Amino acid sequence: MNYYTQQLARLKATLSASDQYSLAAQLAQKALLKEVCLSPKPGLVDSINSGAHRDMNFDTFIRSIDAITPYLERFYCHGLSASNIDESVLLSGLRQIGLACEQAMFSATGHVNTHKGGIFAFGLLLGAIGQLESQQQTINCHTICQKVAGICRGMVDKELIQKQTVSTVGENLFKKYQLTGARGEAESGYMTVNNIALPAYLSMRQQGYDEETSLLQALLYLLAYNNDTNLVSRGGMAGLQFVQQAAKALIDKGGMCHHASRASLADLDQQLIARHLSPGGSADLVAITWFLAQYI
Ligand SMILES: CC(C)(COP(=O)(O)OP(=O)(O)OC[C@H]1O[C@@H](n2cnc3c(N)ncnc32)[C@H](O[C@H]2O[C@H](COP(=O)(O)OP(=O)(O)OP(=O)(O)O)[C@@H](O)[C@H]2O)[C@@H]1O)[C@@H](O)C(=O)NCCC(=O)NCCS
Ligand SMILES: Nc1ncnc2[nH]cnc12
Repeated sequence: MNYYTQQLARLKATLSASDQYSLAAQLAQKALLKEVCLSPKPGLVDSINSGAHRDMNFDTFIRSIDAITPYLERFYCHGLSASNIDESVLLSGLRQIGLACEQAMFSATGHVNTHKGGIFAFGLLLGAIGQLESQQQTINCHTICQKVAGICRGMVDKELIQKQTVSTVGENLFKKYQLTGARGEAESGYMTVNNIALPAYLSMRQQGYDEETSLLQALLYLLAYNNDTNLVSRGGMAGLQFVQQAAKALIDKGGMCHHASRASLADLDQQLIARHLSPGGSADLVAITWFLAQYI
């Protein structure tokens, strides 16, 4: 067992024993783990380096996932208890759990934002699965995303378009560039994942590529097409355009099917680090891609 595998096994052993959790919560924890372990990810924390981050590393993410895991089960159970609750009311209950989860994350990471967007996304996905189960509905990728869209219906209008004050990165970027970020993606029912990342991942799997290469292909497509507010908050629209154009150029050369693909990703990693660019939103969507692939 090489050092990296030993390191991962040691860190995984510190994670909360997840055997008492629902399958959905265990899959969500696994999705977060698979995302941070996926390497090489341009600009992002992975098993090789910390990308464009000076305030967090691989261990920070493992500690964050360990802190978040109990709340994944709470999101699911909240949905399970909400069979007769309107979807809009479900959101406020999930948000209360989400805010507590954010605090647990910040306590575990020394107040570094590792998974704020990931907590938002998996809070919605797990709450959706719980409510579908309580209503004895079919549970698959389509019904989960449809339920999330229902829970978030009107969120962009209420929390971005109608909002007069600006208190977060996302709200500021909406005012400046009309980017809807994590809220828009959720209210769309994870359209970028369903229309771009998941097809890219599944196509690679169907061609016989391994899971890691297929997830890197999904990441490449997300870098090319996702309007990641993290990139804009760090490098403006020029930063987002730089990453999207670079990713599209790699896709045009065959993406992860090209024999030099990993070397090209490592080179792009160095370019993003030099520019202090980190596509954190796309990292979250990779985790969501793997998670939803379990429900195809
Ligand atoms: C609803 C919120 C997500 C609102 O947060 P905000 O108003 O800030 O909205 P966004 O900017 O739109 O998104 C926040 C995070 O979502 C991720 N994200 C960004 N773009 C997208 C996208 N197009 N699709 C999906 N997800 C997206 C991203 O999160 C990841 O990156 C963060 C780490 O990167 P980093 O650069 O380090 O971030 P910072 O520390 O902020 O920058 P530096 O200081 O280091 O330079 C990490 O969060 C990843 O998850 C965006 O950051 C939500 O926050 C909210 O309102 N919460 C309240 C309670 C709640 O709803 N909880 C959940 C229960 S349902
Ligand atoms: N691996 C990662 N590196 C940096 N930001 C992230 N946000 C979510 N996953 C991330």
